[in-house]
Amino acid sequence: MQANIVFASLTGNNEEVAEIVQRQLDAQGVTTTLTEMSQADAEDLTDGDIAVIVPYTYGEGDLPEEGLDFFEDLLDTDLSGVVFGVAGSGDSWYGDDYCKAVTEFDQQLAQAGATRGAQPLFVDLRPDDDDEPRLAAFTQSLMTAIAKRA
Ligand SMILES: Cc1cc2nc3c(=O)[nH]c(=O)nc-3n(C[C@H](O)[C@H](O)[C@H](O)COP(=O)(O)O)c2cc1C
Repeated sequence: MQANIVFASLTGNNEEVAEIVQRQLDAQGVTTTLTEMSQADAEDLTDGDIAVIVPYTYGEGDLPEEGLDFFEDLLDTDLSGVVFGVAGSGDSWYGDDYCKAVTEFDQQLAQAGATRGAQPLFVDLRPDDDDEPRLAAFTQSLMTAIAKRA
């Protein structure tokens, strides 16, 4: 079982979220690859069973700028064999724009034909002790979806 985790992070919060998910998947015996979004290639996701995207939200509900190419390329990639989940940190102060990049990546991956294995998960700023079990449930949901697919 192989998982690609792609994150975008300016101040470290989403990198932490990505590392928590990586730890949790590793503990389930999944082989994981962690890639910063500006270095990621949408096509690489087709090599794995699971894709986890961890974006920050900027501006007013904007996607990470360094991830725009990656985001657009997803639609040109056949992700029909891939189970995905999107989790990310934003700031709830932004109201309707809270973690909008998470919602947008979730919709983009579904449109690219990937299978949603977990509901999009929002983390408010730096992940804390309460977020660990929420992320564990997210990871577990991905594992359940993979088991169903097999
Ligand atoms: C200029 C600016 C704009 C932001 N806009 C949003 C936003 O629209 N929605 C949101 O949820 N968070 C917004 N944030 C908050 C960041 O997404 C949040 O701090 C996040 O944890 C940063 O992740 P990082 O540490 O991985 O870079 C904004 C932050 C800054 C500095």
